[in-house]
This record gives sequence, structure tokens and C-alpha cells, in this order.
Amino acid sequence: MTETTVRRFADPDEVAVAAAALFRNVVVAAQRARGSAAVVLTGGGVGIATLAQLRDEPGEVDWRQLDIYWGDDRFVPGADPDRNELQARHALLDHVSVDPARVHAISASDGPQPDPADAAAAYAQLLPDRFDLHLLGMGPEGHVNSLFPHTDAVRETALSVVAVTDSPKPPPIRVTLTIPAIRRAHTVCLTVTGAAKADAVAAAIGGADPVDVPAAGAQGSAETVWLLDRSAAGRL
Ligand SMILES: O=C1O[C@H](COP(=O)(O)O)[C@@H](O)[C@H](O)[C@H]1O
Repeated sequence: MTETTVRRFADPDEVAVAAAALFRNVVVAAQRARGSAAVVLTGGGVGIATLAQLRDEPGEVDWRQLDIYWGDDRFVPGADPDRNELQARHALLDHVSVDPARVHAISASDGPQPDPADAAAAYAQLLPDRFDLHLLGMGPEGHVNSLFPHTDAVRETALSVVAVTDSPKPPPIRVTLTIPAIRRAHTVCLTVTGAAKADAVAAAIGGADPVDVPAAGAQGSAETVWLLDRSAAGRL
């Protein structure tokens, strides 16, 4: 059974600092125990700020012994600034000694699979049975990765990666890990800021149906950690 922890911070900067500290703790502990770690990154405002924070304060993370995945990405050309992968590279990955063979990006639309369903199937083949950490942002209606309320993607129970072709938030075509894939993570960490997300935070932590509030289904196999600023925690 997962243990859920909620921590509150003054502002988004403090949330990013806390998320970076959790990343360091989980990764360093896994590397000490098993020699390497596997993490899933997210896009979004705090998600990318967390990576920038890690660039400034990497601590004892051994970047070469780290497998890096993404929870979702936009199915646009690889050089498009909307790509979560590109934003992560600019914020962190271009500045630390990651092993390029262990950086597992979701294919872009100008990559080897022109069809997003094929890109999703190919990505599913790359995923391990277990991640140490899955970082997540959350949208105001409770979406995580590209799992939006009342969609086939959030209802998926068998596949670990699916294509989304009608995302209500642009760009419309995306590839996303599903709730079963998120639950392969030992630790799931959701970073959420802003009053516009306070209702969805309260609903998710209160046990809403994930079809209504996808973040409610985002639980780690051992722990789920919510890092909130004061505004996002306003309805708890
Ligand atoms: O569309 C997306 O949005 C979520 C949340 O982003 P935020 O800027 O509101 O925090 C993000 O986690 C996801 O990766 C992204 O594709």
C-alpha cells in the first residue's frame, strides 16, 4: 500500500528546490543500493524548474549511472520548443555527464515512427518493470502526463504507453505513459503550484475517481509525495 505525504511550501521556487532534493535522495539511495537508478521526468513549469535546480545543485548524483525516461512528450518535431525532452536537455541534461545511451526520449514526429501509435508502442518496449522515481506536474483539471479527464488514455489498464491525438491542451498529438506505467515507480512525486489547481489537488488527494481527476491515480508502489505551494494547498 502506498504511503501518501503532503508537504507545503511558500512558493513555486521552494517546491522546485524540494523536488530536486527528493530526486537527489531517491537517486543516490538507489545508486548506493543497486549501482544505478531509473527516473521518469515530466514537463511543465515546476518540472523544468526542478531540473534547473538539479543543474545548480547536483549533490552526489552519479549521472552516468542513471536511466532517464519521460512521462509524456508532445509529438512534434524534435527541435520544437514544446518538446519536454528539449526543455529537459536545455535545463539539465546538456550540462551533466549523462550517458547518451541511457537517455530514453519519446520519439518526435520527425523520428523513426511517423505514427504516434507506433512511437508509443516502441517506447513501451524500452520501459523497465520498475522506476525509482516518477516526477509529475498536474494541470488545473487534474491531468498528469498527457492523461486528461474522461479520455481513453486515462482509462487504459493494459498498455503502458499510448498515443493521444486530441489533447485538450495544445499541442493535440502526444505520447504518454499510462496510470499502470506510473504505478511502476517506487516513488511518485507530484509538484503543483497555483490557486487554479487547488480544487483538483484536493479532489485527487481526497480519493477522486482517476477518470475524473487523473492525478488521483498517480500513486507510487511505495510512496506518493505531493509538493505544493501555499496556493495549490489552499483547498486541503
Ligand atoms: O501538458 C503538460 O502539462 C503538465 C502540467 O504542466 P504545468 O506547466 O501546468 O505544471 C505537465 O506535467 C506535462 O508533462 C505536460 O505535457
